[in-house]
Amino acid sequence: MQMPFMGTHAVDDFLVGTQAAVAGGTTMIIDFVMPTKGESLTAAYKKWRGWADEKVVCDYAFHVAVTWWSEQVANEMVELTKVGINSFKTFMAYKDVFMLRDDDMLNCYEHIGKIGALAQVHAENGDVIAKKSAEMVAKGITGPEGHLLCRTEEVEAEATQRAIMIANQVNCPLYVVHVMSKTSADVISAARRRGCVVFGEPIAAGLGADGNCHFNKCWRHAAHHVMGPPIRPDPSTPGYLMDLLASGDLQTTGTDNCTFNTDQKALGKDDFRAIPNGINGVEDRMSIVWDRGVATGKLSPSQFVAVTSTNAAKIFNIYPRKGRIAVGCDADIVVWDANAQRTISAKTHHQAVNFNIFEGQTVTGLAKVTISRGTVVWKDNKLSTTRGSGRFVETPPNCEHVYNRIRTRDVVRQPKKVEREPYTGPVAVLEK
Ligand SMILES: NC(=O)NCCC(=O)O
Ligand SMILES: [Zn+2]
Repeated sequence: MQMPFMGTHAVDDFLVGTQAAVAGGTTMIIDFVMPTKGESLTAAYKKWRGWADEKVVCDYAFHVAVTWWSEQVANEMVELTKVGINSFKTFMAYKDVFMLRDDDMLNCYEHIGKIGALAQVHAENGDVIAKKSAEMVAKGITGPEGHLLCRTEEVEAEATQRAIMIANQVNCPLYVVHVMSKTSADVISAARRRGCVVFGEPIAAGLGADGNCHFNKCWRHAAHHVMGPPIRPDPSTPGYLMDLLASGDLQTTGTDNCTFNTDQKALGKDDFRAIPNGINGVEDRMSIVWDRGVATGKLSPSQFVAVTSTNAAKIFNIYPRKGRIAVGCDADIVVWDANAQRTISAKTHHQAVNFNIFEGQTVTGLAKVTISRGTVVWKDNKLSTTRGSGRFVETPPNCEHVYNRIRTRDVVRQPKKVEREPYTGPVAVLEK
């Protein structure tokens, strides 16, 4: 929320963004801090805390992005784990801006494994995107369809596979954010079957929106669907991702909520590369997951709770304080009306953005009451929030749920030297 990005700022700030979240039945958000290359991670974290603390109307936590690599960054990551950051997002795209190269990712993930945190990855091949998007523009394809056309599924899947390989090489747990394609989801499933400690998070956009909108004749409509990795045009994608949530191959549902108004999207009116990437989702995620998951018979209501709440609480090490209703846990509770319907529209949503990627969809399942730490913040279609009432929730490192297999592997997977007699025969002389 509020994130400075691609020369502008996301329009949902921490007040409006968290109000929209609770209106949709979300009781806690995890947003990410985005330092620029060369910027102190700690300074960025403090800046984001300053923006969030005075505005949030529900509890929140942060991931911090690692957009450059140095000893200073490594030291700051250690400091950040002490103030409640246990997840660090890395980018394989946004070449020259946020992207890390493989050697930096390797060092970063090795460090993350040592400090007991969780690596997150935005998985797209940034070199391919840079080349292909330039080619696209040279061919005269300057509209939003170019954004999709230079990011085929394999561009996402290759990066997903590479990130998993890099994390596995240094025994670091990995969380793939915004899994948008069937191909990428398959890569994650296959890796989990091989024993890799990897988690996958599809988002509301990938579960409920249509990537064919990139080809819409209306530039505004198309541009408002631009995000990375792109919403896929294959109509079987949403159902497939939902099936993998049901089977446990994918674990959580997020939003990557990062919204820009039309005038901001229009920064790229003549060149899709300048369209700020990002879509809505924070208000509609719960209804989209219920509508596409439970109402279709793909998910049970208990699985809905798991993929929208409990699994994330476990992975980010805040369970059972969050993600569970029991004595001693925070009273973050949603009373869910399984049969109620609503038609999603930018005209009625609580977000600041002037477009909604789910516009016109009538979804089944919505929050009747949302309770944030014991206080009713949403009831019968009315907000009753207090600015700044949300608290920062520390996410501690060394999460048992994530690290139990990792720590055993640290010990049992140490390579062993073969003891043998030295070779005493002739040795060829190197040619000059
Ligand atoms: N996903 C997206 O398009 N915008 C938010 C920033 C990012 O994660 O790329
Ligand atoms: Zn991302």
